Amino acid sequence: MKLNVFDTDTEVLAGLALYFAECAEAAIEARDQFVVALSGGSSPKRLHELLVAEYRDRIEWDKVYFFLGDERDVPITDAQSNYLMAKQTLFDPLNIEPSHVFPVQTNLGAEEAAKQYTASLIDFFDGKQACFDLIILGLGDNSHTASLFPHTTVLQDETASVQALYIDEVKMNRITFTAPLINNAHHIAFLVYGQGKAEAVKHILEDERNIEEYPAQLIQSKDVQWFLDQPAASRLQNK
Ligand SMILES: O=C(O)[C@H](O)[C@@H](O)[C@H](O)[C@H](O)COP(=O)(O)O
Repeated sequence: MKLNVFDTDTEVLAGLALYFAECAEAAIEARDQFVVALSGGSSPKRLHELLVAEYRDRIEWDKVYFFLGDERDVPITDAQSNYLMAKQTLFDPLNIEPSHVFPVQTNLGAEEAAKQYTASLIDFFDGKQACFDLIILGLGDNSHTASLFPHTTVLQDETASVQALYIDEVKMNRITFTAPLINNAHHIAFLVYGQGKAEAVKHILEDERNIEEYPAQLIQSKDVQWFLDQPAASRLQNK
């Protein structure tokens, strides 16, 4: 695990955009493709906008394939849709080929959508376990990541798959990658900025292991990078 702490959120976003480009270049060099799972929520919007503004000509976007690490059980035209946010801020501005984008088919209903997404991963990775080149994650102030919320059954799921579950905290169904699926990635990058996340960051990085309370502690892999601004890192003893 590597901490990248920057003075400001603008610098965090620039740091992660560069890391995204480096991961993309390495994957394309090695496998002629870059397979990334994007995070939902609001933080990634500015990252997407920066990639469009600064990396349009540096990354071979026609070799990039996009999945979503989690999705809300809403139509893909709904303002809460993670896919819609990525479409508006990244896919459309970069004219990404629709066949390179894999939205969660929430029109099928949450359970069926999760099954279908799991099947599309198996198909995309030729029957082998899904191994993303990069998975970008956010962190909720309650220490959730993707849609791995505190005290939910999906936290105990040891399958590398996509699951659907009702999340009482947000009063909606969510479709989410499980921790084992996330942890199988080559690279994982948390994008966390703002004072409001400081407590959660400390819980995840420095408190005793308690995955029911702090689900993002489940994310352990060969390369987990945290991109933080000073406010989000302000409760850490070791940074
Ligand atoms: O669907 C979602 O909401 C996300 O995947 C979720 O895990 C998000 O990353 C965190 O809740 C942080 O959200 P913000 O970036 O909006 O703070």
